[in-house]
Amino acid sequence: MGATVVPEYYSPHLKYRHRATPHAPARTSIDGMMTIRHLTKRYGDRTVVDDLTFTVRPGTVTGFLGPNGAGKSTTMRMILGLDAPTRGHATVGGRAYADHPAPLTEVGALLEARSVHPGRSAYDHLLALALTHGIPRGRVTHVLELTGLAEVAHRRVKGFSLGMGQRLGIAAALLGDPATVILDEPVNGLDPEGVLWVRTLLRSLAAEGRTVLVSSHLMSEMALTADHLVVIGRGRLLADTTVAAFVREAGAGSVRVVTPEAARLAALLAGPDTEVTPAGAERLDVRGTDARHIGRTAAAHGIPLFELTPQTASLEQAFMDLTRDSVEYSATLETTAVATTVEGARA
Ligand SMILES: Nc1ncnc2c1ncn2[C@@H]1O[C@H](COP(=O)(O)OP(=O)(O)OP(=O)(O)O)[C@@H](O)[C@H]1O
Repeated sequence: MGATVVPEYYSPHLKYRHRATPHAPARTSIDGMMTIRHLTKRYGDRTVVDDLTFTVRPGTVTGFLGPNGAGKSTTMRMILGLDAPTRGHATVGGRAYADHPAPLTEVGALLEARSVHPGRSAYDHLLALALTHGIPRGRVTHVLELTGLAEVAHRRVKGFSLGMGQRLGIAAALLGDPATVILDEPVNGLDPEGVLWVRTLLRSLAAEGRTVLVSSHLMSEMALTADHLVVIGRGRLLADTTVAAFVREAGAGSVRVVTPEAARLAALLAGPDTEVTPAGAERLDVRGTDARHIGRTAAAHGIPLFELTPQTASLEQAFMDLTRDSVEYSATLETTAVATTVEGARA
């Protein structure tokens, strides 16, 4: 007795693909698939979104990553019909956002700019939105509870902290019970508890079969939250890959071994599933097996080990390496070498 039942979606490693939970709400008419094709935006002679093509699938959280100024917000604004593309198009469920008869009930969005009347309460703000979009009043109470704002629902929004404002923005995005959710930097201004809450919420939305696109400039946070990653830099697609592939390519899962008998150990370990890369006279980087197996193999053959270290990759470092040429104002950083090739990456 007393065991805590943790919903499945608490695990960032579980993958949900096109699968609804038993508690999934009745979905709206569209499937929420988001299709971005050759999307391009120019301001004068500056191209800030450059021929972007990618797909965001239902039942997954897709992290939309890029350094400051990469074009994430502009892309999201074009998906939502707030900015007109210079070229290309974006559709949700096969239609442009503006062509949906009741967009708020099909696509919910949190954008960076807060557009809440400061003198209104959270409840009144959400109620006004609900009434103008034909959404039942009951949803207002529901989303206030869901976002932890029920107790402050009747306070004026102007007294809200940044974190409470973010929660209110997320409440508004979820008001219409949309199949697709687009959130621009939702963890901005949130404390660690709030960050965890957003992470759990996004996982649960995806587990319910919704399409979730969430922008961030924090790779490590996205690695815990997302299934899929779309990385852009200077408006261009740099990677369209799974989190698992990104983590793998970043070097996680390899083991560093230091031994005076590197060549002999390498020959013993190498196999169809195990890749052994010499890195100096006494050092090997081994992939495809674990430290336990390497240690046992070495012991069985009397090979001394000076070091046996599973590598936990620095995801932020891999992300910075990937986007280095795209950073608007880059500082000179002393960096350590990590693998940066990302499946699906483009030059
Ligand atoms: N209305 C505009 N007119 C001119 N340039 C613009 C306009 N809106 C955005 N930009 C420029 O487009 C580029 C992309 O901006 P955007 O806000 O989309 O990037 P972002 O990836 O969301 O960045 P951040 O993480 O800093 O929010 C930036 O260099 C920005 O200055």
